[in-house]
Amino acid sequence: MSEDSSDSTAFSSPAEPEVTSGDSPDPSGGSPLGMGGSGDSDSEDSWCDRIGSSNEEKINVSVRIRPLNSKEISNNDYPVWDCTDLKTITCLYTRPDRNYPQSYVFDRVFRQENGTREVYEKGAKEVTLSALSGKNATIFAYGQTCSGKTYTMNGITEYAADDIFNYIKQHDDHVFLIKFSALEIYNEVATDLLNPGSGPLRIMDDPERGTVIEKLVEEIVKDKDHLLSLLSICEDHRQVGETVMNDISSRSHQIIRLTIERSSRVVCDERPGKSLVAALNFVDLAGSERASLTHSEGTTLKEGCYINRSLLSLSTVIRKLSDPNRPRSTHIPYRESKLTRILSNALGGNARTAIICTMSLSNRHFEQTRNTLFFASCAKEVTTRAQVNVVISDKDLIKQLKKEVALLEAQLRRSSVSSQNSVDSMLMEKDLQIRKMKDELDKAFRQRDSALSELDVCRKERDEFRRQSFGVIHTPSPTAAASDRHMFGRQSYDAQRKSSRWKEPTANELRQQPLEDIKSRFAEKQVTQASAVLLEEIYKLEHLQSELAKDANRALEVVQKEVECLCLTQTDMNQEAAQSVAKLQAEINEIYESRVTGAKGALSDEENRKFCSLKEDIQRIASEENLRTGDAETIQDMLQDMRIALGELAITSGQESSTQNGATHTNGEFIIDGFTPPEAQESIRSVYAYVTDMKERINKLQYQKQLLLHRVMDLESNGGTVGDAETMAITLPTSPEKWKSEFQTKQKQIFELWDICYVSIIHRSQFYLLFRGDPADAIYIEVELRRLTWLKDNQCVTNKSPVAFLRGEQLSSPASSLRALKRERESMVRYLNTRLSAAQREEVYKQWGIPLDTKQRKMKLANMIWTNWEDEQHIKMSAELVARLVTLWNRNGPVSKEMFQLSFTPPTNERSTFRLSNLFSFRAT
Ligand SMILES: Nc1ncnc2c1ncn2[C@@H]1O[C@H](COP(=O)(O)OP(=O)(O)OP(=O)(O)O)[C@@H](O)[C@H]1O
Repeated sequence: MSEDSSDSTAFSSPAEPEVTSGDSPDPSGGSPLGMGGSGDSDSEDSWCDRIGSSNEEKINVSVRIRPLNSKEISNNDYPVWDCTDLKTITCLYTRPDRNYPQSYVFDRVFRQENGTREVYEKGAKEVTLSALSGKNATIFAYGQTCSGKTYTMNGITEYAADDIFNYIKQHDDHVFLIKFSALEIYNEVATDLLNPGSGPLRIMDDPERGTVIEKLVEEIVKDKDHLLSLLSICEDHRQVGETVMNDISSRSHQIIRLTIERSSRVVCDERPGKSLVAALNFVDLAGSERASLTHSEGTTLKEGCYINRSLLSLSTVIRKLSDPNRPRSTHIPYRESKLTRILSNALGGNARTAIICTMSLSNRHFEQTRNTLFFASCAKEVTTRAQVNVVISDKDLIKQLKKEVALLEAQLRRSSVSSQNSVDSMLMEKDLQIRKMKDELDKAFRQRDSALSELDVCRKERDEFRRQSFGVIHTPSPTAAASDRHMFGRQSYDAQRKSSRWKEPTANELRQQPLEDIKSRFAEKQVTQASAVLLEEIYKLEHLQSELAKDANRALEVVQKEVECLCLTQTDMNQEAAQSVAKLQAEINEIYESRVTGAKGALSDEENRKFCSLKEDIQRIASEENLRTGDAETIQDMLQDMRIALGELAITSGQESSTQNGATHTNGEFIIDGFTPPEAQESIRSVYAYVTDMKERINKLQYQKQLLLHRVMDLESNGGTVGDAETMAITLPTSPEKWKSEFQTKQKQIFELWDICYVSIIHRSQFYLLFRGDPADAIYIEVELRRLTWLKDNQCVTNKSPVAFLRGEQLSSPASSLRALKRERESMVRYLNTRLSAAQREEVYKQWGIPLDTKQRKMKLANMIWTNWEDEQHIKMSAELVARLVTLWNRNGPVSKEMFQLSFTPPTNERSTFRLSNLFSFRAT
């Protein structure tokens, strides 16, 4: 006998495999050489597939009947059991015990005539050879003494050895390692049968390996003969004794263990270095015995007691395990005996188990046999779960770990290389971006510097120009000085620049600002060459305009001085008006009296109504408040109207009104009629003609300037190409027919835009009445259209011109424009009251379809003006009414075009002290 050099190898009950994985059922259903017939056909793939699989199954229990031996025959024993079929054994007693069944059914019942080979083949082979595919397997024999356990197990072990070595021979693609160990439990002491001198073996529990027998010798089995020799050694060492029932009675429980390791010669990439390992146990139990039958005493009795006690433990374990209703937590008393402790795995754990119960038919052993059958019945219900045990040897484990480490290192290298590459490429990309941004930034800086230097040059030129052109600041006349808004464009522009609202940034300040900010300052942003040229043109025009305005103002000053000397002051005018009122009142009364008492008889209703109306009006005008605070000019207007009406009444009465002696109201110069001394009239007329001419020229210049400014803005908004400027240029009509339709279209557009932009209704009326479609008006129409379009597009709903925007003036909001429009309508209400007689108002109400009994009809009328831009008739009525109310035209018709000022701001409601100043003042836009 050779001993394994390592005594650390333990005889263990492999409760758990050293390394296992998975628990799926074994698809083969059992041993590769099992009765299922699948064993020989297992391939490498199926072998690998079964790794880690498990199969829950009941213990295979069969019963082997021993024939009556010579003693039993001689004793006239008779059979009390009968094997009714291959699986059933029946008690032949007619009075069966109520506590025991009459028949027992097992996996297989072997008759007396069945040989051990058959018992092995049918009852143990499948389980036995499971060990070759990595599943623990246990075959043990249970029965009373002298029932044939040793006889059966010896045969089974040998047959198993045959099959195992045959299998190994057939599977030379695998390497098998078989280790042999054996122990016996005698009187509850475990002894190594290969090394019985080693003393009692210690049974230990290992959390990983299960029950371990310390220092148990394991012998590597070289071949079958070696195995048989080892078995022989164990037999020699086993405790036996002669009993009354058995000449060679086994007095101990013997456990022969073959540990089979299997590994593939073919390296499986997925599972390199893995092996299957299983323990195959052949257990020959000592037989239960009844002292009364065995007549044992002394040592034999003691042995019998130990045997019975350990078998009782085994029975208890089996009985508990077989209880189908037992809770999972039920305690299984494996530790009550060394036998159950060592066999714990085989009795309900990771193993396939086959029990062969041996029995005699003799009536003499009926009770013992019945107990055996009862035990067998319980064992039949016990379930085990065998797993394929996979282990990795230390060598293979190291090899595999090394391989994995190499793999991981390679991955790490690859990932670090790739990440380094990606970092490098990212850095390169970023570098590229930074370089690109730097270039762009440099370019932007260069552009900015170039623009700033251009701007500086422009500024210098402009300042030089300004110094040369406006070195002497125009001192406005007392009248003109009363209203700063009447200053000329350049002066106004300069004044605004000096104001706190708008401060021109210095070049240094501009350098501090972001480019976008600079760009947003339209007035200050870098302009294109074309824009610069156009702006220069504008400056020149402004200069010319300024010169002309100077001339006009000088003329104005002359006439003003003259008028100041000759004309009445406001107080005088009011006094004069009061006198006129009194005079007219007396005249009305006089005419009325003469009409009432005259030859023509009673007044008609119409005449009476007119007289009453005149009286009411004159009384209203004559009221102290009116004369004190009212506008003398308006009063004079009204008085003139009344004189006309009175004249008509006087004519009808045959009288001649004293008011009809002057032709002032028909000479078309209402402005110098009535209150202007005759000696001043001629001078005023000549000055007026001169000023009118000046204004006309200035207005033309203003329009040219407007056009240029629009072109500048178009250039800026369209990228500033000359081509754009040309495209945006205003083309004058080529033919009258073409212009007619063009005019109508553009006029409609202007009407709509006026409405959208809340443009002053006075401006609308002026424009409408002045520009009626003359081809020469094309420039005015175009400018108005562009101005309004610009306002709309820039959402600057304002009456201010784009020029104001260019100068950085605060633009009014739509809300403020709407408020201004509302104020204008309110002023129309006042004008309706003061500038139209009651009769004229009635006439207007009728014209506008407003019933005379309508409350607040003046306000209603004012609110109707210029509200329907699509209705030509409505537009015409609106314009004429506004013109009438604000005296946009004289007695002969609308004011001339030169009187129209394109200020685009509604006229103020303030009345100057002298009307001529209003007439001559004009503002540059
Ligand atoms: N099936 C059988 N056919 C013929 N002889 C048998 C059979 N079974 C057992 N015997 C014989 O019966 C005797 C007792 O057998 P064996 O020793 O195997 O019984 P045992 O159950 O092991 O007894 P013990 O428990 O006392 O060891 C032996 O002489 C044996 O040859």
